[in-house]
Amino acid sequence: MSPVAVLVGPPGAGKTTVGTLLAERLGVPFADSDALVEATAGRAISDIFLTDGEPVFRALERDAVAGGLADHDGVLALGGGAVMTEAVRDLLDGHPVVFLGVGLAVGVRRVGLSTARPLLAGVNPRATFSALLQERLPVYRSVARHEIATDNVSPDGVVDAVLAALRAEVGDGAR
Ligand SMILES: Nc1ncnc2c1ncn2[C@@H]1O[C@H](COP(=O)(O)OP(=O)(O)OP(=O)(O)O)[C@@H](O)[C@H]1O
Ligand SMILES: O=C(O)C1=C[C@@H](O)[C@@H](O)[C@H](O)C1
Ligand SMILES: [Mg+2]
Repeated sequence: MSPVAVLVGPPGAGKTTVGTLLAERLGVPFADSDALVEATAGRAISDIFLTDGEPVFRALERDAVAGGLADHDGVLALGGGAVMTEAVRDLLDGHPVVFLGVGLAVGVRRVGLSTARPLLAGVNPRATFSALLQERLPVYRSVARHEIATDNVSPDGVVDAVLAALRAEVGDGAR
């Protein structure tokens, strides 16, 4: 048992939106490490950040990713910062990881000023998002087999691109 696709990328890349559609198209279940953490902790992520701090959240996230990779047979979306944990990067080795990319302008527009994303809830979300992209882009690329740009592409269009990438991979493996 292991996921047919693991989606990584920054907040607003569409991991949850695209992951849900992709799972529907493939007829498999969808899971999201953010939702797994919230279900296990019985609390919202914003509350965990506020009350316990980011390191506690990252440890819960690592455990959720480990569980998802071991038990989940469908599409698994990771929280935007999960790949910054070394243990998560190690766990991803050998899995079909797809990086959904988004540029600064579109990313900021998509996430808006939602307080549901504690890392972006500061005074200057644009600067925070920019720094986050700069730090994380090489990390997303290092764990992913495929990179799909999502700016100006509909969620269904992104699903098409992910499926094409995964199918090309299967074809490559068969040669
Ligand atoms: N390809 C797309 N085109 C237009 N809007 C999109 C696209 N993908 C996602 N969105 C919109 O952007 C917002 C963020 O999407 P979503 O929650 O799926 O991102 P995420 O990658 O899961 O973010 P997070 O890391 O915070 O969980 C949602 O309002 C969603 O409808
Ligand atoms: O980019 C991040 O570090 C985060 C993204 C969200 O998916 C959540 O996992 C949390 O808000 C942290
Ligand atoms: Mg999400």
